[in-house]
Amino acid sequence: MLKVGFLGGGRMGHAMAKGFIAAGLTKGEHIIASCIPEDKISVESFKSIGATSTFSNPQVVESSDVVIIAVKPTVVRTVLNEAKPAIKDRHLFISVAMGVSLKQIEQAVPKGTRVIRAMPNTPALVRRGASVFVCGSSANESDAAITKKLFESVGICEQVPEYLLDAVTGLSGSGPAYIYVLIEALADGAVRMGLPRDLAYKLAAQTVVGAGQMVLDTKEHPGQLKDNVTSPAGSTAAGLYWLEKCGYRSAVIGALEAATNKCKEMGKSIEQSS
Ligand SMILES: NC(=O)C1=CN([C@@H]2O[C@H](COP(=O)(O)OP(=O)(O)OC[C@H]3O[C@@H](n4cnc5c(N)ncnc54)[C@H](O)[C@@H]3O)[C@@H](O)[C@H]2O)C=CC1
Ligand SMILES: O=C(O)[C@@H]1CCC=N1
Repeated sequence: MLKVGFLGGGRMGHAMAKGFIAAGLTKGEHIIASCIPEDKISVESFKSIGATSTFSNPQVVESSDVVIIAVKPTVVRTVLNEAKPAIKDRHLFISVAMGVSLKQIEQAVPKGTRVIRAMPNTPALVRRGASVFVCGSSANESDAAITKKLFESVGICEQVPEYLLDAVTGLSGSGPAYIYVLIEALADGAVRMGLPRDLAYKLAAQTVVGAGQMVLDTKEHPGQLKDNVTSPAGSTAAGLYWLEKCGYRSAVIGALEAATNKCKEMGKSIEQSS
């Protein structure tokens, strides 16, 4: 069974760990995650899946074959400095840190270390994640295959060139948050129109799941699927008119730009501080 270590056992680390276990790729007893001592939530979340927590980053590396870097971008270098003495040839490193480039990670680990940069999202927890990855200069085909297997076990996974990573972060990395806000807003609207809140959340969430599944399964253009719902002079047309009037599309497009730019800024600020 795969021994997986998480440098940073927070929300993203826990989502992946739980998904990998649910997919049968590993077991809790083969997973270890580090966190800071005051972070009781991370300790409890890994305990709940039968995994080990530690405050020692070298211990994570020593206990694992695949090491996933899942700390916040600004602490990646500190954590890798601590872990460095424990890194051996057998290790494959996968970084999910937003905005941190392969070059920046490769500079922080021993020369020749196999590194992959990935961008997953938290629905990995329920095996409905969307991930992409890019191989570093020393990563080989078998490393790419392991990474694909890991991320496909918790959703869909695509290999992409590195220049796309920031935009992917803005789309699928951050995207669940945009959708949660949409679900909340849909439910708020429905409650305003008289629906009980529990029913409103359930219907809103299933509507998002169903619409997404329609795009994936039918392969029809989203515009066509939208047209199929929109009867002449009907309720959907009235709702869509209001959304367009309020700048629905431009709000979403602008959010993608803001999130992508934030990733680029993060990469630059890490570069400048090194
Ligand atoms: N949350 C999300 O939806 C996604 C997050 N990511 C990336 O995953 C990374 C982690 O994000 P989250 O899980 O959301 O953050 P988080 O704050 O939930 O988790 C961070 C973890 O790092 C630990 N940590 C902090 N300093 C440490 C140190 N010096 N040594 C060892 N552990 C330390 C914390 O105790 C915590 O367990 C980030 O780089 C983020 O860009 C990527 C995709 C999606
Ligand atoms: O907001 C963040 O920084 C991370 C990256 C993608 C999702 N969460």
